[in-house]
Amino acid sequence: APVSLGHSTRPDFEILHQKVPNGSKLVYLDNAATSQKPSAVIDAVNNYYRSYNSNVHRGIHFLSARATDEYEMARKKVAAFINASQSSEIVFTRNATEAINLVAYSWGISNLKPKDEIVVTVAEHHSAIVPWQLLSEKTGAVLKFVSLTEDEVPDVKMLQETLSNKTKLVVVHHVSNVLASVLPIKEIAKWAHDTGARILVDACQSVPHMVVDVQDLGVDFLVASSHKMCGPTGVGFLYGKSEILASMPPFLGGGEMISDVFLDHSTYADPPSRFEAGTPAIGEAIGLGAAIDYLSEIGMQKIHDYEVELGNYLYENLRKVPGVGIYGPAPSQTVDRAALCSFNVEGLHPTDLATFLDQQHGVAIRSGHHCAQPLHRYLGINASARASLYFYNTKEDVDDFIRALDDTIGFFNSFK
Ligand SMILES: Cc1ncc(COP(=O)(O)O)c(CNc2co[nH]c2=O)c1O
Repeated sequence: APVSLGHSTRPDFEILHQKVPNGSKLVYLDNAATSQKPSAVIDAVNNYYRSYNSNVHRGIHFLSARATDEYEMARKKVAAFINASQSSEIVFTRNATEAINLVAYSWGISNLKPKDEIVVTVAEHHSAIVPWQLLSEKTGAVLKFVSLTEDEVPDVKMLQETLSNKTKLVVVHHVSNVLASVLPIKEIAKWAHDTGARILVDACQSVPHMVVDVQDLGVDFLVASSHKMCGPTGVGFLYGKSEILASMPPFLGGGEMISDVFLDHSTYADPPSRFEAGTPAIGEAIGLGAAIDYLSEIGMQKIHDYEVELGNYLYENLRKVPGVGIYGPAPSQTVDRAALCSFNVEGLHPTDLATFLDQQHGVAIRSGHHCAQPLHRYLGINASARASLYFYNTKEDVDDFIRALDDTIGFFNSFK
């Protein structure tokens, strides 16, 4: 049988080959929270600190020139990875959350006025809701929420009907970190533009898992995080159309983002520097560049195809476990369901479930609200368990998870 992508890539992830305290082998199924890092990424970060660590952009010596070249090369790699038209459309941030806040506090404050509408879905991550609540308090703009359909996916028809000449911004996820649903971004972007609105896409759960082409999608802003795509924590990025970024005032003030500083005013650098105040996460950005090299070597279409198949294998096996209810659309109800399942087991709290899976079986899943409390309330639940896969997972991982889940349910039922 052909070697699966999961098996062929696992040797690159030393962390996956360990046993947990009770002696079980680790089964890592929490990739929607953060991915693991291949040796090539770890080596790239180590090599930076070991061989050419230096501050970037204004140093006039060999190390600084090398560090600057590698940092800017990382930016070019991100731009090419999402098919941005130029690397200056990529702003490095700490993470996706900061990238969304950058748009809120720069574009938002200078473009939104009372009664303007920001259209958001109930399924958004807190980082795509709270910044706009804070901005609403400052500008008087109002949030309009789009509900789910009976298939537990965002109601795209309702979204289209919610748009009006009062809509100034649409903020939506590409892939839900809870429902595993995939939104038709290209269509939504066209509808937004037809009403004169801008669109920001939270691509945290899509950029690591599929081909994302910002020019084809037609988005104005798109955000993602390095740590979900085999890169280090501490760095993420905002993509913004160059003409929009050029119109935006700075987000944070300090070094790097200026052109000239006087006592009574300053002039600012062009994007992306305008939005990168202070010393950036140089080593981490270089690590993100190495992650993009690694993912590109495998191929995002190959990763996506493998994950759709493995995700459906997870869904179909999990669905058969007595008492399990999975949230979001079934594979038959959606195109390319993401490789994650949020679920609950009747009579069992997800945290008890996740704790037993971890301590008895070495299976790492997540439990809680996954930074989507409005979505959980909408679904009528406080919390859920979530198993989320990446390309280095295998069918054996899924089989181990299902066996452990059966045992866990049996254990708790024995007390009833
Ligand atoms: C859809 C989505 N948007 C935004 C974020 C925020 O990313 P950050 O700025 O890098 O933190 C996450 C992280 N999601 C999760 C983090 O932990 N469990 C999760 O599901 C996410 O899944």
